[in-house]
Amino acid sequence: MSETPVLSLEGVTRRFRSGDETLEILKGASFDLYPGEIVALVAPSGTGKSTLLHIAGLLESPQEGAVRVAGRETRTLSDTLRTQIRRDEIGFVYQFHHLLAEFSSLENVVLPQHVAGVAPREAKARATDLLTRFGLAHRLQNLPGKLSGGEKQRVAIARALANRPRLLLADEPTGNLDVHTSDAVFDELLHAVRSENVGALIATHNEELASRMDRVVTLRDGQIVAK
Ligand SMILES: Nc1ncnc2c1ncn2[C@@H]1O[C@H](COP(=O)(O)OP(=O)(O)OP(=O)(O)O)[C@@H](O)[C@H]1O
Repeated sequence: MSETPVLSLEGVTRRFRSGDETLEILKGASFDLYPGEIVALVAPSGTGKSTLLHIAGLLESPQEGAVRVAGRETRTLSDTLRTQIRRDEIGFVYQFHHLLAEFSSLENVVLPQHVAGVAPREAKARATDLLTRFGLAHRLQNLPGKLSGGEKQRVAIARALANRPRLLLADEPTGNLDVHTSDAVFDELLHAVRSENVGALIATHNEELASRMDRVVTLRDGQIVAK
Protein backbone atom coordinates (compact mmCIF):
# COMPACT_ATOMS: atom_id res chain seq x y z
CA MET A 1 0.00 0.00 0.00
CA SER A 2 1.41 3.38 -0.92
CA GLU A 3 -0.88 5.33 1.45
CA THR A 4 0.50 6.73 4.69
CA PRO A 5 -0.62 4.59 7.64
CA VAL A 6 -2.88 6.36 10.14
CA LEU A 7 -0.94 4.53 12.83
CA SER A 8 2.55 3.17 12.52
CA LEU A 9 4.45 1.55 15.38
CA GLU A 10 8.04 0.63 14.75
CA GLY A 11 10.22 -1.25 17.20
CA VAL A 12 8.09 -0.19 20.18
CA THR A 13 9.46 -1.36 23.51
CA ARG A 14 7.68 -0.75 26.82
CA ARG A 15 9.08 -1.86 30.16
CA PHE A 16 7.65 -1.59 33.64
CA ARG A 17 9.54 -1.93 36.87
CA SER A 18 7.89 -4.22 39.34
CA GLY A 19 9.87 -4.42 42.56
CA ASP A 20 13.36 -5.62 41.63
CA GLU A 21 12.13 -6.97 38.34
CA THR A 22 11.76 -5.30 34.95
CA LEU A 23 8.81 -6.50 32.90
CA GLU A 24 9.25 -6.02 29.18
CA ILE A 25 5.67 -5.98 27.93
CA LEU A 26 6.26 -4.80 24.36
CA LYS A 27 9.52 -5.96 22.76
CA GLY A 28 10.12 -4.09 19.54
CA ALA A 29 6.50 -4.30 18.41
CA SER A 30 5.73 -3.05 14.91
CA PHE A 31 2.39 -2.52 13.24
CA ASP A 32 0.84 -0.44 10.46
CA LEU A 33 -2.82 0.51 10.21
CA TYR A 34 -4.11 2.10 7.01
CA PRO A 35 -6.99 4.53 6.40
CA GLY A 36 -10.30 2.70 6.30
CA GLU A 37 -8.80 -0.49 7.70
CA ILE A 38 -10.43 -2.15 10.72
CA VAL A 39 -8.16 -4.40 12.74
CA ALA A 40 -9.14 -6.58 15.69
CA LEU A 41 -6.70 -6.92 18.55
CA VAL A 42 -7.43 -10.21 20.29
CA ALA A 43 -4.91 -10.99 22.98
CA PRO A 44 -4.88 -12.94 26.24
CA SER A 45 -5.36 -10.86 29.36
CA GLY A 46 -2.16 -9.37 30.76
CA THR A 47 -0.16 -9.52 27.52
CA GLY A 48 -0.16 -5.75 27.00
CA LYS A 49 -3.35 -4.90 25.12
CA SER A 50 -4.11 -1.81 27.19
CA THR A 51 -0.46 -0.78 27.13
CA LEU A 52 -0.48 -0.99 23.34
CA LEU A 53 -3.71 1.06 23.06
CA HIS A 54 -2.35 3.67 25.47
CA ILE A 55 0.84 4.01 23.43
CA ALA A 56 -1.10 4.20 20.14
CA GLY A 57 -3.37 6.84 21.73
CA LEU A 58 -0.37 8.89 22.93
CA LEU A 59 -1.44 8.43 26.54
CA GLU A 60 1.89 6.87 27.41
CA SER A 61 5.28 6.65 25.73
CA PRO A 62 7.44 3.65 24.99
CA GLN A 63 11.10 3.57 26.04
CA GLU A 64 12.14 2.74 22.47
CA GLY A 65 10.69 2.86 18.99
CA ALA A 66 8.66 5.19 16.82
CA VAL A 67 4.94 5.97 17.12
CA ARG A 68 3.58 7.78 14.07
CA VAL A 69 0.04 9.07 13.78
CA ALA A 70 -0.97 10.07 10.25
CA GLY A 71 2.72 10.02 9.30
CA ARG A 72 3.85 12.24 12.13
CA GLU A 73 6.43 10.97 14.61
CA THR A 74 5.06 11.72 18.07
CA ARG A 75 7.65 10.62 20.61
CA THR A 76 9.68 13.79 20.48
CA LEU A 77 6.70 16.16 20.48
CA SER A 78 5.76 18.34 23.45
CA ASP A 79 2.83 17.34 25.64
CA THR A 80 0.83 20.19 24.11
CA LEU A 81 1.29 18.87 20.59
CA ARG A 82 0.58 15.30 21.65
CA THR A 83 -2.65 16.50 23.25
CA GLN A 84 -3.55 18.34 20.06
CA ILE A 85 -2.97 15.23 17.93
CA ARG A 86 -5.01 13.18 20.40
CA ARG A 87 -7.86 15.65 20.16
CA ASP A 88 -7.80 16.18 16.39
CA GLU A 89 -6.73 12.81 14.99
CA ILE A 90 -7.73 10.12 17.48
CA GLY A 91 -11.11 8.93 18.75
CA PHE A 92 -11.41 6.66 21.79
CA VAL A 93 -14.16 4.27 22.78
CA TYR A 94 -13.99 2.37 26.05
CA GLN A 95 -16.00 -0.46 27.54
CA PHE A 96 -17.73 2.07 29.78
CA HIS A 97 -19.33 5.03 27.97
CA HIS A 98 -17.84 7.84 30.12
CA LEU A 99 -20.54 10.26 28.98
CA LEU A 100 -21.03 13.45 30.98
CA ALA A 101 -24.16 12.81 33.04
CA GLU A 102 -25.37 16.42 33.15
CA PHE A 103 -25.19 16.93 29.38
CA SER A 104 -27.64 15.68 26.75
CA SER A 105 -26.64 13.19 24.02
CA LEU A 106 -26.32 16.08 21.59
CA GLU A 107 -24.17 18.12 23.96
CA ASN A 108 -21.91 15.15 24.67
CA VAL A 109 -21.16 14.91 20.94
CA VAL A 110 -20.90 18.69 20.46
CA LEU A 111 -18.47 19.15 23.34
CA PRO A 112 -15.28 17.66 21.84
CA GLN A 113 -15.91 19.73 18.71
CA HIS A 114 -16.32 22.82 20.85
CA VAL A 115 -12.95 22.09 22.49
CA ALA A 116 -11.40 21.68 19.01
CA GLY A 117 -12.73 25.11 17.97
CA VAL A 118 -15.49 23.99 15.59
CA ALA A 119 -18.22 26.64 15.16
CA PRO A 120 -21.36 25.88 17.25
CA ARG A 121 -23.72 25.56 14.29
CA GLU A 122 -21.37 23.18 12.46
CA ALA A 123 -20.73 21.16 15.63
CA LYS A 124 -24.45 20.77 16.25
CA ALA A 125 -25.08 19.69 12.64
CA ARG A 126 -22.28 17.11 12.81
CA ALA A 127 -23.52 15.78 16.17
CA THR A 128 -27.12 15.57 14.91
CA ASP A 129 -26.01 13.75 11.77
CA LEU A 130 -23.89 11.23 13.69
CA LEU A 131 -26.54 10.54 16.31
CA THR A 132 -29.18 10.16 13.59
CA ARG A 133 -26.95 7.62 11.83
CA PHE A 134 -26.85 5.71 15.12
CA GLY A 135 -30.65 5.70 15.26
CA LEU A 136 -30.81 8.30 18.03
CA ALA A 137 -32.62 11.19 16.31
CA HIS A 138 -35.34 10.91 18.97
CA ARG A 139 -32.80 10.94 21.81
CA LEU A 140 -30.85 14.13 21.09
CA GLN A 141 -32.07 15.98 24.17
CA ASN A 142 -31.99 13.03 26.57
CA LEU A 143 -29.50 12.91 29.41
CA PRO A 144 -27.38 9.71 29.52
CA GLY A 145 -29.31 8.55 32.60
CA LYS A 146 -32.42 8.26 30.43
CA LEU A 147 -30.75 6.09 27.80
CA SER A 148 -30.39 2.32 27.56
CA GLY A 149 -26.92 0.74 27.72
CA GLY A 150 -26.81 0.31 23.95
CA GLU A 151 -27.93 3.90 23.37
CA LYS A 152 -25.27 5.27 25.74
CA GLN A 153 -22.60 3.31 23.92
CA ARG A 154 -23.87 4.59 20.56
CA VAL A 155 -23.55 8.16 21.85
CA ALA A 156 -20.02 7.37 23.04
CA ILE A 157 -19.10 6.10 19.57
CA ALA A 158 -20.65 9.17 17.92
CA ARG A 159 -18.64 11.35 20.30
CA ALA A 160 -15.42 9.50 19.38
CA LEU A 161 -16.09 10.20 15.70
CA ALA A 162 -17.23 13.80 16.19
CA ASN A 163 -13.93 15.48 15.31
CA ARG A 164 -13.45 13.31 12.21
CA PRO A 165 -10.46 11.44 13.64
CA ARG A 166 -8.23 9.48 11.30
CA LEU A 167 -7.64 6.84 13.95
CA LEU A 168 -10.19 5.15 16.21
CA LEU A 169 -8.98 3.15 19.21
CA ALA A 170 -11.52 1.02 21.00
CA ASP A 171 -11.15 -1.25 24.01
CA GLU A 172 -13.99 -3.80 24.24
CA PRO A 173 -16.44 -1.17 22.91
CA THR A 174 -19.47 -3.43 23.34
CA GLY A 175 -18.12 -5.51 26.22
CA ASN A 176 -20.72 -4.23 28.71
CA LEU A 177 -23.73 -4.99 26.52
CA ASP A 178 -25.88 -8.11 26.21
CA VAL A 179 -25.16 -10.30 23.18
CA HIS A 180 -28.01 -9.02 21.04
CA THR A 181 -27.30 -5.31 21.72
CA SER A 182 -23.55 -5.82 21.38
CA ASP A 183 -24.11 -7.37 17.97
CA ALA A 184 -26.24 -4.46 16.75
CA VAL A 185 -24.02 -1.70 18.17
CA PHE A 186 -20.92 -3.38 16.77
CA ASP A 187 -22.45 -3.50 13.29
CA GLU A 188 -23.26 0.21 13.50
CA LEU A 189 -19.73 0.97 14.72
CA LEU A 190 -18.17 -0.92 11.80
CA HIS A 191 -20.50 0.76 9.33
CA ALA A 192 -19.74 4.26 10.66
CA VAL A 193 -16.00 3.63 10.73
CA ARG A 194 -16.03 2.36 7.14
CA SER A 195 -18.14 5.24 5.87
CA GLU A 196 -15.82 7.79 7.51
CA ASN A 197 -12.66 6.05 6.18
CA VAL A 198 -11.22 5.90 9.68
CA GLY A 199 -8.49 3.40 10.54
CA ALA A 200 -9.63 1.46 13.60
CA LEU A 201 -7.84 -0.77 16.09
CA ILE A 202 -10.45 -2.53 18.20
CA ALA A 203 -9.57 -4.76 21.15
CA THR A 204 -12.08 -7.51 21.79
CA HIS A 205 -12.21 -10.92 23.41
CA ASN A 206 -15.08 -11.87 21.17
CA GLU A 207 -13.79 -14.02 18.28
CA GLU A 208 -17.04 -13.67 16.34
CA LEU A 209 -16.83 -9.85 16.41
CA ALA A 210 -13.13 -10.06 15.53
CA SER A 211 -13.95 -12.15 12.45
CA ARG A 212 -16.08 -9.28 11.08
CA MET A 213 -13.04 -7.01 10.87
CA ASP A 214 -10.53 -6.79 8.03
CA ARG A 215 -7.78 -8.64 9.88
CA VAL A 216 -6.99 -9.91 13.34
CA VAL A 217 -3.74 -9.42 15.24
CA THR A 218 -2.57 -10.62 18.62
CA LEU A 219 0.26 -9.95 21.03
CA ARG A 220 2.77 -12.76 21.29
CA ASP A 221 5.94 -12.39 23.30
CA GLY A 222 5.77 -8.60 23.09
CA GLN A 223 5.24 -8.53 19.34
CA ILE A 224 2.16 -7.76 17.26
CA VAL A 225 1.52 -10.70 14.97
CA ALA A 226 -1.26 -12.00 12.72
CA LYS A 227 -3.60 -14.25 14.64
N1 LIG B 1 2.08 1.11 35.14
C1 LIG B 1 2.47 -0.16 35.28
N2 LIG B 1 3.40 -0.53 36.18
C2 LIG B 1 3.78 -1.82 36.30
N3 LIG B 1 3.30 -2.83 35.53
C3 LIG B 1 2.36 -2.52 34.64
C4 LIG B 1 1.89 -1.18 34.45
N4 LIG B 1 0.95 -1.20 33.45
C5 LIG B 1 0.85 -2.48 33.07
N5 LIG B 1 1.69 -3.27 33.75
C6 LIG B 1 1.85 -4.72 33.58
O1 LIG B 1 2.00 -4.99 32.21
C7 LIG B 1 1.27 -6.18 31.85
C8 LIG B 1 0.32 -5.86 30.73
O2 LIG B 1 -0.70 -4.96 31.21
P1 LIG B 1 -1.90 -4.47 30.30
O3 LIG B 1 -2.82 -3.69 31.17
O4 LIG B 1 -1.37 -3.81 29.09
O5 LIG B 1 -2.55 -5.89 29.92
P2 LIG B 1 -3.86 -6.24 29.10
O6 LIG B 1 -3.43 -7.20 28.05
O7 LIG B 1 -4.56 -5.02 28.69
O8 LIG B 1 -4.72 -6.99 30.19
P3 LIG B 1 -6.33 -7.01 30.37
O9 LIG B 1 -6.90 -7.61 29.13
O10 LIG B 1 -6.49 -7.89 31.58
O11 LIG B 1 -6.75 -5.60 30.63
C9 LIG B 1 0.61 -6.69 33.12
O12 LIG B 1 1.39 -7.72 33.64
C10 LIG B 1 0.60 -5.47 34.01
O13 LIG B 1 0.68 -5.86 35.36
